[in-house]
Amino acid sequence: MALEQNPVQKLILASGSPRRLDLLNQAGIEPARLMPMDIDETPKRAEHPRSLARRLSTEKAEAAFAVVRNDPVWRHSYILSADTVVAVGRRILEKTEYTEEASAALHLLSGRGHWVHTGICLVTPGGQFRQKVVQTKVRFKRLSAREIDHYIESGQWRGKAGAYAIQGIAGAFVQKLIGSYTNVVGLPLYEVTGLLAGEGFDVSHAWPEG
Ligand SMILES: Cc1cn([C@H]2C[C@H](O)[C@@H](COP(=O)(O)OP(=O)(O)OP(=O)(O)O)O2)c(=O)[nH]c1=O
Repeated sequence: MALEQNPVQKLILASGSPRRLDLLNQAGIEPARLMPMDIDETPKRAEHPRSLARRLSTEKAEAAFAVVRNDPVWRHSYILSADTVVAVGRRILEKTEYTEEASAALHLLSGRGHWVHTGICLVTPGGQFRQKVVQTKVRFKRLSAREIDHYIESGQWRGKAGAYAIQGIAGAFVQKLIGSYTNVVGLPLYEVTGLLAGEGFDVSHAWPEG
């Protein structure tokens, strides 16, 4: 078994998201290596948001696995990846760098519920892929045009699915949340630690003090 050949468990986080690293650290897990994977994140025609989150998280893990699979130091590592998709019904609100798109997304989210789907993919030391999609329902209060303008000025929406970050100012927009909060930020910790533990990764020693 891979773990017997390589008793030191190593986790590769196949992500460039500082939020995902923070969340893992919050659970006491230090990845041994960060591998941001640059994949095409364009949704397919009529692709369901949940399917998109599953597909993209898997593609990120596959891309990282392809890099390390023949590397004697890293080939038996665990690899974790994730992808967060925000959707109103079937309409996907993609990450944007443009203020007009961000403003349109916030107008759409205002006063209604939406879903946040985060796909997580874990590659085991034996090269098996384990996947899960976690869904959280979030409802925003009605946002005034002024609130949206202020939020756009803050820049906190840049590079975030749905054009908002719940861990910042937008936390105050949330009237109701059903499900996992960390899932919205980008990595559902209950499910991630459960998946890791289920595949033999020792998370028991990981809990930080405080
Ligand atoms: C909804 C929401 C998303 N986000 C972030 C999490 C993700 O970083 C980002 C969604 O984009 P992703 O494509 O899931 O991730 P990424 O490109 O930032 O990072 P990587 O693919 O390298 O792992 O939006 C928040 O930080 N807060 C939120 O409230």
